[in-house]
Amino acid sequence: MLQNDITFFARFEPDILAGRKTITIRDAAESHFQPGQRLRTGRYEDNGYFCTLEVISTTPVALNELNDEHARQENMTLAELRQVIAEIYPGLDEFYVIAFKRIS
Ligand SMILES: CC(=O)Nc1ccn([C@H]2C[C@H](O)[C@@H](CO)O2)c(=O)n1
Repeated sequence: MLQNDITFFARFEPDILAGRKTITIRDAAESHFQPGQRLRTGRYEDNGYFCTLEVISTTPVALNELNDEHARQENMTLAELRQVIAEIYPGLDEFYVIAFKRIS
């Protein structure tokens, strides 16, 4: 079976498929994605493939630089986004914004 290149928690799948979520904010371990790269994208929970994303950009961002535009692109409020990041990456301050578009 083909491996996925990136995974998302299953609860975000509908927003990605609908184009409501166009970025993800990840730590250094997932900072290697390059513009133009096509990513097989799956669910974290079962690794099931659900779409292919094309990377638009990968940009460093500090936790205290997150703003309403990031939240809009995540289809969340800024408070929700900060809460999600605190739960996934407790204590971390340096992140990467991976902007993407769904191509299939
Ligand atoms: C394994 C792992 O870290 N998986 C992740 C990490 C982040 N996300 C989503 C959650 C938010 O929408 C942004 C912010 O990090 O990215 C995810 O779905 N799965």
